[in-house]
Amino acid sequence: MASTSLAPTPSSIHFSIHSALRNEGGRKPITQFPRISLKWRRNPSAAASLHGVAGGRGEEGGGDALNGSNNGVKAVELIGVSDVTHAEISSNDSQTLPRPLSVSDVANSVDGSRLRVAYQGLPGAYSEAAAAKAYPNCEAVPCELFETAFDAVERWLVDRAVLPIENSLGGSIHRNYDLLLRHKLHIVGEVKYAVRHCLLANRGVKKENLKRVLSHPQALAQCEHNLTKLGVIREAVDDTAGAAKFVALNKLQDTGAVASSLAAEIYGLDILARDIQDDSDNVTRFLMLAREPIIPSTGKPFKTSIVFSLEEGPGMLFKALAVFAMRDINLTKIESRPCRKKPFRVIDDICTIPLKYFNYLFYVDFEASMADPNAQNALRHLKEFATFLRVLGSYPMDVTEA
Ligand SMILES: O=C(O)C(=O)C[C@]1(C(=O)O)C=C[C@@H](O)C=C1
Repeated sequence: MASTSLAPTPSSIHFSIHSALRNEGGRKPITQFPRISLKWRRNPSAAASLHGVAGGRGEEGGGDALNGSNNGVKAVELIGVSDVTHAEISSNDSQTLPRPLSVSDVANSVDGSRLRVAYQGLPGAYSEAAAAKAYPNCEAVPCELFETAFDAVERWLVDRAVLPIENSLGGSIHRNYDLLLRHKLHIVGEVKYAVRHCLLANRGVKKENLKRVLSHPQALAQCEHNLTKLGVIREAVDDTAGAAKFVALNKLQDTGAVASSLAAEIYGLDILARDIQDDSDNVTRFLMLAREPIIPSTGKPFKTSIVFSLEEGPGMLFKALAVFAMRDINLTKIESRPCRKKPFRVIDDICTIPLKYFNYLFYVDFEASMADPNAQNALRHLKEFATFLRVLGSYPMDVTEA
């Protein structure tokens, strides 16, 4: 039996992962603002020079992605330089002064290079890989929570967020549905990522030694059958890579992690088994989020995501979905969530006691662009009887192989 120090309790896991990170001095996920904005600079000396100017950085951040090869560091270092007269500028200074944007800067930013993209989890998480797939050459910025990633975009600390919304085996990531509504970001794209889980453990540990396995709840759900066969206790943590790191840092001998092969490499764990998800075809769909919507077009396959609520009554949802069916618009997803702001509606009936109905929000994805008059008419029609309607984004469909 492992001693207590080798087998921390689940409640200590979250704290331990992050305090361990702090001690280690590695790339730390975003936790709170503005402290975090200084931590993900690639150039350590430039990062050090930024201490104390994080607030200003937040306001300046929007232009940074386009402002040279240092991922925005230059722009902040130069706060106050405008007071210097021309006579004081030496030839050395001219190398540090901001240079005008070139055509290639702007062109590169379009394909995603140098964008800072927030994801939830630690390096080695699937979300990091999805961010890289969505925005090749981006700087992926780890965040502790989904909410932190939303905040980071809203406060201009990063340019985009890439967050999971549903998985082919585990289903919807409800938290992100709720956050989409609570925040004002726009869906600007989607990316599908094939998730291949591995069973990881410290060197020398065998499958038979494992008494418990840590991972993200979605990952545990995706490996349900295989973990049951293994006969281990499952414990949920914030992300798969965090689970791997925790097992490694605590040198656990009776605990494994379900995570990616990249996480094994990063945290120095052995791979005891590959492809332990219950179906080899295990795909997670991620949303790409930005402060501004993209201008929808009709030239390529587009998807639109909306959220609405309806009056209580027979056939209301049928009526809502019919606005799409009658225009031959294909629905790809429907999800209902509790309406947290107003969870109930009370209907007074003179014959009986008042009835308390649950209030729902319906999230629907359909295959059409908002530039298409057919889709515009469908939403105009829906608005006639919906009590609330918001377009979350109209964006190109990911038609690539996951
Ligand atoms: O923990 C991770 O590695 C994540 O990226 C999170 C997450 C999720 O939230 O669904 C992403 C993809 C997989 O479906 C499993 C976990």
